[in-house]
Amino acid sequence: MLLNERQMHLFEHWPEPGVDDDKKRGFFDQVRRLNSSYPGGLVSYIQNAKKLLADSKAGKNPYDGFTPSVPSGEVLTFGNDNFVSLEAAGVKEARNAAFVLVAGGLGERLGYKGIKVALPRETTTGKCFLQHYIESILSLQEASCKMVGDGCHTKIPFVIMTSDDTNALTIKLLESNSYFGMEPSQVKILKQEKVACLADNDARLALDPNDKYKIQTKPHGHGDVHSLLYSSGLLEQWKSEERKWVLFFQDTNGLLFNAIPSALGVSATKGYNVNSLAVPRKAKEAIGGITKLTHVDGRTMVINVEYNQLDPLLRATGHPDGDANCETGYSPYPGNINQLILELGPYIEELKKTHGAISEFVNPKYTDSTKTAFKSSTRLECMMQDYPKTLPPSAKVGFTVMDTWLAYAPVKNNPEDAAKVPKGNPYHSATSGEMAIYRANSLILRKAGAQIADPVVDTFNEQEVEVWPRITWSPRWGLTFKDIKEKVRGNSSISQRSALVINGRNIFLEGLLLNGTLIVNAVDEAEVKFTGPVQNKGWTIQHVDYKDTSEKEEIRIRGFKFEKVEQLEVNYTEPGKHSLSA
Ligand SMILES: O=c1ccn([C@@H]2O[C@H](COP(=O)(O)OP(=O)(O)O[C@H]3O[C@H](CO)[C@H](O)[C@H](O)[C@H]3O)[C@@H](O)[C@H]2O)c(=O)[nH]1
Repeated sequence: MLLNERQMHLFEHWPEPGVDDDKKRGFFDQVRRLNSSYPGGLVSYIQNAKKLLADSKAGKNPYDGFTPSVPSGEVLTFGNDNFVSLEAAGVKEARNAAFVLVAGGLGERLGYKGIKVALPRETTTGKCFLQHYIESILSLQEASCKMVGDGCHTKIPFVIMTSDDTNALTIKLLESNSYFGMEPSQVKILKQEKVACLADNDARLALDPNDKYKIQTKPHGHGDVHSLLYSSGLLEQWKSEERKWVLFFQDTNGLLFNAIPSALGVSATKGYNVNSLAVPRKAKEAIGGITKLTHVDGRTMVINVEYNQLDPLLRATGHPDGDANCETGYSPYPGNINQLILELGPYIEELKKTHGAISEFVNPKYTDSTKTAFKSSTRLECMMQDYPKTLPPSAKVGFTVMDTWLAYAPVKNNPEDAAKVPKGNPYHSATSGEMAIYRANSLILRKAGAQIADPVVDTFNEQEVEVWPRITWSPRWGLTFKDIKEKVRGNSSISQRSALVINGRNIFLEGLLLNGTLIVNAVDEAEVKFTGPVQNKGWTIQHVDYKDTSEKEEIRIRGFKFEKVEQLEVNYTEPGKHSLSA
């Protein structure tokens, strides 16, 4: 097969039989793996590569014949009646959902040496992203089941896509923390394989520079999730369990679950086959733009145009300023945050046709303008949000826009690069990712009627951010706005220098006046009321320089740590009614 595909160079340097036979066998083992993990096998891979490399050399625009325009979608306002009723609809549907986290990426831009899902989402509690995601799914499971009564024992499946770069550490994180309370059988790990690298425009496979019996490989992208789900058999199993929705999400968005209930509510009430979550997008921000594309032949689709392609597409279609903000101060194209909600039935039908193959692209870096040689080997890549590209025009493809403060704060950039982000654009750093949690929680409590002090502006790792009171809660305390509103009563207030950790279900703020640090832990059956002042020296914020290697990497990349001077920590381990008042 390789010889038919003109890959004889792979064997040219092979010595006679009897020499290096084990290594030669190892070579074929790898070929077998590469062949079986790509839809259509290596022959398809090589042929697809030849075509895409030829298009790239010819400078062919992948959007040739398409004109972009701004699509219309659902725009939600946090906390209004519509939002609250969509959240209720979403929680009800959640028991019919399955969650899929794509976590195979190395996070090269962040440069963190561990896996990103093990990073603290915030350092007030130190809980990592994976713990927060699992606790959020478990809370949804419980709340959703409650809505249908006693007969419901559903366990929401949770799939994590890993890669060789993240697999072992992800499993270790889960196992050493008892799956953060989830039943191990609820979690499925699907590991994506890398794909063969391409050495030239003829799609000759590249050999590993360190091992001539190995084909060099690189990641194929998050789009692999669709073929992996298809071949795993999980989709059919979910269908037989009468599940209806598959929700995809990424490794480091600590705000995501603020948006899940209402977005799922939109999918359910609008009957969307595909629903992408979006936020207002700043021009040139590194998130794709959701765009309506109309072809000269009349076809239209609503699709993510990736951030590096939006500017050239706009310039080529009569927008000389390219990717620019409009009078609102934002790009007119909503920003894709890659949280996708797919309706399971139509998803399975589509994958039966495609076997999960997703439209691919190639991005070679040429040595010069003749485009005959590459600076380094390249490979085909694919993105999970390109799934709708193959759908028929009858498919119901929509999107839901929410405020950035509520729904999106990823951790992607290292401190040095974050500091260079143009002023007014989001940093997408560990610093901004954590501060965004406090900001969102403060704004949510304000909307629920509490008085939350204004933020102060401070600079960490050369990034200017708003520092709000450090308020966090476990998902079982506040899954939806309605839950939170019911637990914030009376005239509660929280000062700027305060930190509040709520870890329990039935904790009520009824005129709490917090000026310091308060940590509350309570079992579900304990009902705890807080009234009156809580005052102590609290936790102060210390600046940390990212180059200071005496600090842990998790701390250095955010540029601050807490000095825990004084706090009030209360634990309620017994059922019953309790109150704490000064
Ligand atoms: O081979 C891969 C590559 C990435 N990932 C995972 O895919 C997710 C996204 O990866 P990146 O954070 O590197 O993605 P980008 O920032 O390049 O962009 C993506 O996320 C943005 C929002 O965060 C926009 O939505 C954009 O359109 C979308 O392509 C991560 O969870 C990552 O772990 C994999 O699982 N396998």
